[in-house]
Amino acid sequence: MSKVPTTVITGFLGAGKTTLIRHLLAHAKGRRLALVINEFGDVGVDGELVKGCNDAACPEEDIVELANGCICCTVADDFLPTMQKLLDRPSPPDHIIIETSGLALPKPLVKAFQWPDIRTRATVDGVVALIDADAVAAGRFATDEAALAAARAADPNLDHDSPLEELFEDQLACADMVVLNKTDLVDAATLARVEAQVDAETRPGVKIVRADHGAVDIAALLGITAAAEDDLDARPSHHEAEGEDHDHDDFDSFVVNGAEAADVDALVSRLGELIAAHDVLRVKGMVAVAGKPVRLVVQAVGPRIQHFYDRGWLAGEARRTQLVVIGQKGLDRAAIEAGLEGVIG
Ligand SMILES: Nc1nc2c(ncn2[C@@H]2O[C@H](COP(=O)(O)OP(=O)(O)OP(=O)(O)O)[C@@H](O)[C@H]2O)c(=O)[nH]1
Repeated sequence: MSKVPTTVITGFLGAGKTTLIRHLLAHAKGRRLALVINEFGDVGVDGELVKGCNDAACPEEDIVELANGCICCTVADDFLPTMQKLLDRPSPPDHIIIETSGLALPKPLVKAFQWPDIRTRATVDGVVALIDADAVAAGRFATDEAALAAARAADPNLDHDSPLEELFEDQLACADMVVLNKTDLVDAATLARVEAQVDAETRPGVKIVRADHGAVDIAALLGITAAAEDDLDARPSHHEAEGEDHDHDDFDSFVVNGAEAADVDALVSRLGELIAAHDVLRVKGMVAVAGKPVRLVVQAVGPRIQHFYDRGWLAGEARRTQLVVIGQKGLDRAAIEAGLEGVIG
């Protein structure tokens, strides 16, 4: 019996994983894909966006959402049963795509493919790491040496560098292929610099592909045949070296609930102020706009905010606003909620 190839898509918050998956679905060329989508926040925004594609390559029953935490920490409880269910189907999918949360470490997931019941039926075709070229260029994953020195002075037991940098390095070290995304946001010289930085963190021979909005040839992305579960030792991780399970305790996430936004421009401008003031890493969610029959999707990656109307509110669906906010530990939830109160009702 042939094993079902599985691609693990990793990459920091907002790097473009969902965008790449939407591209894959649109260019599946007859393959039947199943998606496992994992999100850190409590609200399944990515699943909603992918389902919005209505794509024949991936009907809704082939999309499994694992919200509320990182699958790398709940492998036995959530991920393995999900894989078993997909593989037990009378006609299993041609290929399984796993979108990990932006804070997930890919290695524990790949390790799950060594479990006897999975190992005989599925293989990790490849781990693909998405990189936001613009965020790397802005220094988001570089260690702020002054801040690190201050943190170490306050806590001499502090044993790791910036959690963002560690995730960046761990995700790259596990990759079989890197997609250097958001090339539209940086100039050629910056892109070359970022590529060199990324290349320094990857294992020898790992290919780096440049992309704009995740537009990568599906033939290059699927069919790497890496069998990553067989060479885990070649994929070093800070977290194992330090004897820690994960870094999620370094991040905070919460959902801001609201009714309707009266004025979209006011909401976007307030979000921009709050993101800058509190160094928010990621905001995403759906907004009900007063007088509009369609829902507004809001996405922010660092200072960049995008918003668009995706579909009409369905009959029986609550018109409400839900925004997931993610930042580093110590995020001032009360201040952010208070700041949004006036603009999302
Ligand atoms: N300019 C530009 N924006 C992009 C590109 N790729 C994705 N985006 C935008 O970046 C934002 C985040 O993209 P997603 O695909 O949701 O990122 P993600 O990695 O799935 O995010 P998380 O699941 O929260 O970690 C969205 O607003 C996208 O439209 C790109 O190549 N260029």
